[in-house]
Amino acid sequence: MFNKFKEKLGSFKKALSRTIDDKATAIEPIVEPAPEAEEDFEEEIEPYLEEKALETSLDEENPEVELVEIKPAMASPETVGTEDRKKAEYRKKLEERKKVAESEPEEEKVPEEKKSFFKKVSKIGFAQKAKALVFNREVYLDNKDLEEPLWELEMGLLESDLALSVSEAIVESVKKQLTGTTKHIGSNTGEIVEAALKKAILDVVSANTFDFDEYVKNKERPVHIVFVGINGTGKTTSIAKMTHRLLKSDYSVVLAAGDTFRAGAIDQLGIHASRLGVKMIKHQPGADPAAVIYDAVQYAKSHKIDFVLSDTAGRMHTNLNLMSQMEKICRVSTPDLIIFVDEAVAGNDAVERAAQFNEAVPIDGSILTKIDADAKGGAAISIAYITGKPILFFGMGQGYEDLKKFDPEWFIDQLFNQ
Ligand SMILES: Nc1nc2c(ncn2[C@@H]2O[C@H](COP(=O)(O)OP(=O)(O)OP(=O)(O)O)[C@@H](O)[C@H]2O)c(=O)[nH]1
Repeated sequence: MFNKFKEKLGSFKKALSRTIDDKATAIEPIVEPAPEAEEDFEEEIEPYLEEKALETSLDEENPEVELVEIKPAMASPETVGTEDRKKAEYRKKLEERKKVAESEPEEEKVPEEKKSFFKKVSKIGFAQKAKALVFNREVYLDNKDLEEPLWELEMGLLESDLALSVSEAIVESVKKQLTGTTKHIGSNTGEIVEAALKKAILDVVSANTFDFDEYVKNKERPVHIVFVGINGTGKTTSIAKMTHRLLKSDYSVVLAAGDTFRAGAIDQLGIHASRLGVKMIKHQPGADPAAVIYDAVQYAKSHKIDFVLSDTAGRMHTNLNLMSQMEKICRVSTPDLIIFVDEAVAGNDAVERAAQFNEAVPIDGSILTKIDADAKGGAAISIAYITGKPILFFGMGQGYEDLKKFDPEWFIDQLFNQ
């Protein structure tokens, strides 16, 4: 699921992380002691500890000698020159001191207890600092830094079939989040890039959220839902899945075989009805779908059925006759919800169709089917933003259980988990 889209997001994350790593500078930290780091640095700092002990004794005797701090490799470039100069001065003084020390009697050298005291203090300070510098960095990014990676991101989004305006909105949001302020970053640079991407996509997909269960709970009975869309995208299967879901919540359901146009459509819905154990209202093939649906609603009223789910014939949004027939069905049967069904694998085409169906009826929300087979994610991200109507459910397979109520957070997790 969404594999190609994940690849695109991954390469943007990598590219921008490189830019950030190049520009990041270490900041002076305050950290907890890190005992495990001490071990790692023990060997490395041994010569330095000897020097530090000697330096301190030198310093005690010559208070005007500046104490020099040796910083790990990640020190910022501006401080490196000064540091080197300081180190050179220090070493010169140290050499002089060593010469003096060698010529002095044994008992005047630095006592062992003093050495070991300084050894301990120096070791903790160095280890802490090295660890903390790796985890404490900050970065300031300007528009120029993001120009190239953001251009690549936009190309990646378009290749993943996101609508242009949606791609632009995501890119703009990432840019806004990452530029113009100093960001604190830890060792994992990818985290700030991922957080910005997640927020940008989350804002787009949760633009029009709608809780189906809450909505239907308090609606007057029967709740009437009409399913519309083009051929073969999964309308009938989605009706069967929703019936199963409603039955599980102890609601009663009647189906209306409103696709009187395609040979076999009535039988197909009939098979689901008998498998699920619900009544289906049907007329002859070729009959007026509005009349079938009307009958189903009357049946539900007289039998106190909670839900009427009405199938309709698949129609191309470009077929004006069939589109006006659909308008009539929806006008006459006054549904509570008109749900547009399309397959996620159709990408941008599904989004365009949704927009056109929305203009004709208008729709209340969408079900995107075949998410299980969708590598790109473009339709799933764009459809709510473009139509201004929420995604209600995802079809995730061919079984009755494979209907997932749309949850923006869950969706974002699917895009970013490996
Ligand atoms: N993988 C997968 N297949 C699905 C999903 N939903 C539906 N299908 C399959 O898509 C095909 C078409 O589904 P239908 O429910 O017949 O589509 P329809 O929109 O009713 O088709 P028409 O009646 O021709 O308008 C069937 O083979 C379904 O099993 C889904 O979420 N995932």
